[in-house]
Amino acid sequence: MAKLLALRMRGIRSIGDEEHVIDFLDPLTIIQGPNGTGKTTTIEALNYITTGALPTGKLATFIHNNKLANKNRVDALIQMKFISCDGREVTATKRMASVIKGAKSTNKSDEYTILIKDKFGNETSLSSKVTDFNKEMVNFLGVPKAILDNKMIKELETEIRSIDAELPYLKGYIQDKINEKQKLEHYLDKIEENRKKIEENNKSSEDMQVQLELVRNKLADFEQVQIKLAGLKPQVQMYREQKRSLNVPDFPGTEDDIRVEISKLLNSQDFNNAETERQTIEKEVVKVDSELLETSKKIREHQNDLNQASADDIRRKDLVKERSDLSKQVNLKYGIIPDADLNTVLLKKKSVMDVELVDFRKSVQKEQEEITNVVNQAREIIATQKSMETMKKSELSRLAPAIAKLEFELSKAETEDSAPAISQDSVPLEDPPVNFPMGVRRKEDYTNGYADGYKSGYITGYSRGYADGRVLQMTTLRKNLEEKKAQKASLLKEVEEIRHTLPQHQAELEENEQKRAKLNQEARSEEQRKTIEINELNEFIKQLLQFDSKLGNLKDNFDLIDSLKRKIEQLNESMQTLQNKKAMLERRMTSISSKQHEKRVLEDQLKKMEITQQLAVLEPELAKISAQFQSCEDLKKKEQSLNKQCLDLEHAVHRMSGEQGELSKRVDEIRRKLSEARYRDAQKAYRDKFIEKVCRMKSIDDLNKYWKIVDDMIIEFHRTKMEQINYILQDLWAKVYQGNDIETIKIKSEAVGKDEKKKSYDYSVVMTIDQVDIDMRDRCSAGQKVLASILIRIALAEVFGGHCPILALDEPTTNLDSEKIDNIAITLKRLIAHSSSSISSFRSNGNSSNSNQPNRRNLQLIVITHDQRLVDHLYLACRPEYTYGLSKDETGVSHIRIHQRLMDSQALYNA
Ligand SMILES: Nc1ncnc2c1ncn2[C@@H]1O[C@H](COP(=O)(O)OP(=O)(O)OP(=O)(O)O)[C@@H](O)[C@H]1O
Repeated sequence: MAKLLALRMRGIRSIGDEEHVIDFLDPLTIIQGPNGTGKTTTIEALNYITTGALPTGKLATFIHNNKLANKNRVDALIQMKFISCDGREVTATKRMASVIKGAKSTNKSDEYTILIKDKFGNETSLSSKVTDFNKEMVNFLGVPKAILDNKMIKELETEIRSIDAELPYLKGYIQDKINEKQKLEHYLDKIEENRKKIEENNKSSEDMQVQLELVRNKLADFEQVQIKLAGLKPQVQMYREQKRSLNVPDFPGTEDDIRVEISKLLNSQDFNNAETERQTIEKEVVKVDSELLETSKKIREHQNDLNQASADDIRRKDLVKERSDLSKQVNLKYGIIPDADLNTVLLKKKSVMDVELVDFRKSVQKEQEEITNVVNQAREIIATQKSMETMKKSELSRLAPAIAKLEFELSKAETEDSAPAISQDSVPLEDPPVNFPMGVRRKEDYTNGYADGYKSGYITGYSRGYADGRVLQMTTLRKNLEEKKAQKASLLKEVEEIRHTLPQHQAELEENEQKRAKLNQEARSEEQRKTIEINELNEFIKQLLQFDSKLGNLKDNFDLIDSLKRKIEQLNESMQTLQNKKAMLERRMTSISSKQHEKRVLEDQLKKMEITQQLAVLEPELAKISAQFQSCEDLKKKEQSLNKQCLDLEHAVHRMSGEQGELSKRVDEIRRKLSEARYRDAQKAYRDKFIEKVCRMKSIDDLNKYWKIVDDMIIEFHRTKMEQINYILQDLWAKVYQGNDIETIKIKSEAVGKDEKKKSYDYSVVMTIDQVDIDMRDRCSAGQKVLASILIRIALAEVFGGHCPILALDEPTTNLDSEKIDNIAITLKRLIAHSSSSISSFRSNGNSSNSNQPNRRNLQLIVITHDQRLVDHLYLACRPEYTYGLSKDETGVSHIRIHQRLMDSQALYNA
């Protein structure tokens, strides 16, 4: 059984440098103290060292405040010594520190340690660096671990998931490997196939080369045939065309007959005479033709000249008409008599107009200058008057305050009748007193009047002098005022005059400016008009001169036209004569040409006969050679085809060789890929993983079965424990609660959530009234609530304490009335008294055969309270060797003292 021995604390909450050491008593330790002295701190320290749970606010607020300690570093310590559930002495130590550096504060925990001493005094230590401190503490205290989670199954499921994620990859590798192998086989087949094809192609290529050689040899023999054919073909063609062009019937005789006929004809007299005449006529015709040509050429030339002359004449007439129209227009415009020399008249008129324009400009300039002078003078006058007015006004504005000031001084002087009191000592002789009236302060007044009186050094003298001075001063002021007023009147008059005359001058100025503007406008438009007229006249003169120059170039050519027309007529007549002559000669030629025709026909027939004979020889030869040439053509075609086939085979071989290279590369690549570990070992890896997965799944099945059993056991365990708790609760309530309203209380549990693997329960505390269970929440008093919670804690500790029968109660009597405090005290007393025996013995109707009864235990109780009544009860009941008393000093630091007597602890509250 675990048992607490001591707790040592420093630097926690209100505990400062002075260590709090609590040596726990068995069975009861009482820690007593008023509010805020550190009672809960003790419970929190116990909780932290045993479970690692920190109160809200974390480490920062748990460690004693640096400001309160007035230190930049506060070191905190919690150390608990206890007997572990297996009987060893264990000392657990946790050290923390709060450090302030500048404005920054840091809190840190040092390494936690556990020192274990076995019954032989051998010591071993554990550090939080190598072990889970909290887990170890729970083990040492023997508190059973409440929850068996399904972490293992989860881990297995996670592993299966990761295997499941891996398997497709491995499968992929296997599939890849199969595919790659298939590809490899395919490429190897292809390489073999190509190799065979290349061999076949090479063989075919060699055969074809042999055939090609044969064909080429034959073609070399045919070259002569080709040359012959090339010569014969055009010759035969030529003969055929000649024969076709000889459009004469075949001669009905032999070649010699035709020759005899021709010779007969050539030797006849008629043929010779006709021939001579024909030659003469031919010469005549040539001559006439040349004359005709010459004449027609001349006609064309004359006709061209005539056309040009006619066009010039038309142009000249048009110009004459245009000039005459222009002259009429000009005559009409300027009133010139029709027969006058227009150019001369216009030039004269132009020079007159030029002079007029110059004169006009001069006169306008003069007028402008005159009126500009008038305007400028008017402006000067106005400017002078305006500046005069401004000057006068400023003089007037200066006069106004001077007059006002004089008027003020005068009225002031008139109202002052006696001299101001003055002591001789206080007034300097040289200067007039500053507080004297204005007039007297002037230098001349001072010397002339007032100074005489004053200088006498007597007050009477001063008064007389002052009176004289005042008279003089007032006279001077009046005179000055009159002068200023007269000056003002004169200035006002002058300003008025200026105001009167200024508008007249301005009106005159405006009138003259308008006149000047009008004059400028008129002069501009007049000058424009004159300029336009002169320009117009210039234009006329220019046009007339242009007409004259054009007409000067186009002379009257009537005679030329007439003579050309006559020449053309004569030449036409000569043409006609020549054509008649030529017609006559042609008619004569026709009459003598029959003999010639006869001779020509005979000659053509002879020629046709000769050509026919030639063709009779050549055409069969051509046919023969052509036939030979045809077979040569076939050979050429064959050569071409063989050449092409050879080339195709060569290309195919090249292409396949290239393909072979590419295929070899792919084969190498696939072999390299297949030699990679992931492909090489893919099947094995897949098999291993698959086996792993199956094993894991089997494990999950087993674990699920195990889980089910454990879960059922937990449910059973839970049910049993709840029954035990409720049994104890019922018993405790009956003993402690004195009222007769609530019969008993119990904890009700209900399973929530549908997840079988995450079973959880909702708990509620119910009270039984008239055999009916009612939820206690919000239906009971604060006292009933506190009582119920203490009893529940006792029951829970009783049932779940396991090998750790230690119960610490913090303020168990809060909100309880004195009667209930007494009852709680009695209950705790009984609990302690019977802790060494079976708990059933302190139940009123204990039934030792009940399966719900918990086991025997040695309860160690720690009661932390401020309640003196409870302390009194417990002290008297258990008579502990000592109690602990907590107090707090004026600096807010807690202190702990041991009290041997009850009175000492009572003194805590009187201090
Ligand atoms: N980090 C800290 N540093 C210094 N003092 C602190 C710190 N945290 C809390 N305290 C003070 O410690 C005192 C003890 O608090 P604790 O809760 O332990 O008192 P208590 O005796 O349980 O009071 P009560 O009976 O009122 O519950 C309080 O006065 C509180 O102000």
